Amino acid sequence: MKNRNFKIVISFFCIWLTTLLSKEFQNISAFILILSFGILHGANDIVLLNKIKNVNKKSALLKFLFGYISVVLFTVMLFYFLPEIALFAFIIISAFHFGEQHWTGKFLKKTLIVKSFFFTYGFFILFLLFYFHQIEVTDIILKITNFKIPEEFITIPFFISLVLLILEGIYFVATNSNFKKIAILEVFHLLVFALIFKITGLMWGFAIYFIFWHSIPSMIDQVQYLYGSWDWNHFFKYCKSAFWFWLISIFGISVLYFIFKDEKLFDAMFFAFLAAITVPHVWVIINMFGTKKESEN
Ligand SMILES: CC1=C(/C=C/C(C)=C/C=C/C(C)=C/C=O)C(C)(C)CCC1
Repeated sequence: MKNRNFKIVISFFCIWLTTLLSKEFQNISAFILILSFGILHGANDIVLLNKIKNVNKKSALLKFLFGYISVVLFTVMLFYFLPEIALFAFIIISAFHFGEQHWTGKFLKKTLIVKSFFFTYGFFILFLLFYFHQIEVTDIILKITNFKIPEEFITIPFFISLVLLILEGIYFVATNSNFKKIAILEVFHLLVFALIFKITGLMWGFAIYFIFWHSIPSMIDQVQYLYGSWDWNHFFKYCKSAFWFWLISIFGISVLYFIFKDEKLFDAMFFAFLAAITVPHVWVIINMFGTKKESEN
């Protein structure tokens, strides 16, 4: 089955599942998916970095590792000391990352307008989710930043990104024949996301998008980049090399859970943790896409 069909079939399966699952069960399923595939898709960053920079020396690898850990620690400190700025930066970086993953391979060249489209698309997806779960999102943001954002902080960016997305979409339909061919399908995807986000709980909706539309396609790209092609053997190799990093992340999250579970702060801490491991990951993936030859796109 083609990757694209898989994503649509699994999305409708999840929509059907949502009608059967209680909110608690949705949350548990979301955490299981995020902790397995979600974390796994970012757990091979060092291996990717090694291939991107094409170094085999241990000292160079240690240098990368040091840089990587510094970025993680910097993000943690930023969340601790300046949480508003950290969260704002996390949303901006994530928006670009989601958009880049979704659209890469569908554009020949990454011009400025294409990059701004990646950003608008990812931003719109995030705010579509937030729009349907304003109370919960506001609550988590309050726990992270100690600041209660007014409703407009969600609705205004949502509508602005919607308008920008439509304008940029019209521009590409008019100027890019490849884009024109897939435009209707992409609008259909957006309607599927809107349906998912509307009927699911916040975490479950986020997990469906994050896992099936982002993490799994990203892992397929990474396996192809690392081993030349996608097959199950290559995928097992990928899982094997990601294992230790994945385990350390799970250990970190478990520690957070035991510290914060009684204070109802866990959701907030969970996203701060996700941010800490996401920031270097986004940088690695931008580099990975950057070193892929244009003909591969
Ligand atoms: C869903 C959600 C949030 C944002 C999460 C983001 C932006 C996640 C990005 C993850 C990435 C990019 C992972 C790596 O690939 C907030 C604002 C914390 C509020 C509560 C709900």
